[in-house]
Amino acid sequence: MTPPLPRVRIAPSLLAADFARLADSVSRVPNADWLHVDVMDGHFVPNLTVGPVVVAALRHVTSLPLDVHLMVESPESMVEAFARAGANHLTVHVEATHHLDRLLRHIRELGLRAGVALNPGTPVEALDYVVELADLVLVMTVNPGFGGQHFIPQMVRKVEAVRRLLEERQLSCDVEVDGGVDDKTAPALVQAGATVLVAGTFVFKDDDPAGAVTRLRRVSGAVAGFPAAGPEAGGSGRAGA
Ligand SMILES: O=C(CO)[C@@H](O)[C@H](O)COP(=O)(O)O
Repeated sequence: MTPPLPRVRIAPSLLAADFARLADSVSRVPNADWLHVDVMDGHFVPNLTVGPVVVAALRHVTSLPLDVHLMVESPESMVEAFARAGANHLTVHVEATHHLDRLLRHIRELGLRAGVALNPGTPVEALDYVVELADLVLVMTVNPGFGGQHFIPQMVRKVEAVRRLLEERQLSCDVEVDGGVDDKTAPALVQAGATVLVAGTFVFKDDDPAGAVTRLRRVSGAVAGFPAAGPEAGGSGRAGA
């Protein structure tokens, strides 16, 4: 029997926060489930952001799970540093490594939840031989590199295909969506099978970030078949995160 769908979680993306006041931005979303941290290297994507030092600083100001999305070439060289810094989840792109199987196993061995991400142009078939090694699948709903872009509507179909794959294999993996997620785009994504909504602009460009998280939670909960639950307690590692 297919395991029950997990509740929908909201993960504000700090890319849209005020980088001069990151701790303050974190304190403005106490009702979030996870905090999403975008790591960009200027090679895999045409933008540069933060490294393990910033993740370690965030670790000191929050007990929320830190959901770290590595948009970097050869992420294998960095996973241990991010694990030491206090990341709870590490997501790597199928397009960024020659050794995806080994890398996902290594992330799990480090005691973290392993995520695998797909760029918009990458087919779901790329997951075929690795999905059993993943705790979450991240479907990029914009081309990675920048916040504030327009949601790509065809990605709803991709979320459906990922959900179908997980059901066929009877896997209880999270399906995370990232890019252009707001109260208009979220319902179709949740209906398609997304269980984690990453939202940057919608949350942090609002005068009331916590209110924006609540609105996303409300529209997600309104979609038939999904539990409209409140925020969970913070946690770490694979179990309970
Ligand atoms: O990974 C990325 C961008 O590459 C995202 O996490 C963005 O931060 C999402 O931002 P919005 O589209 O919600 O503004």
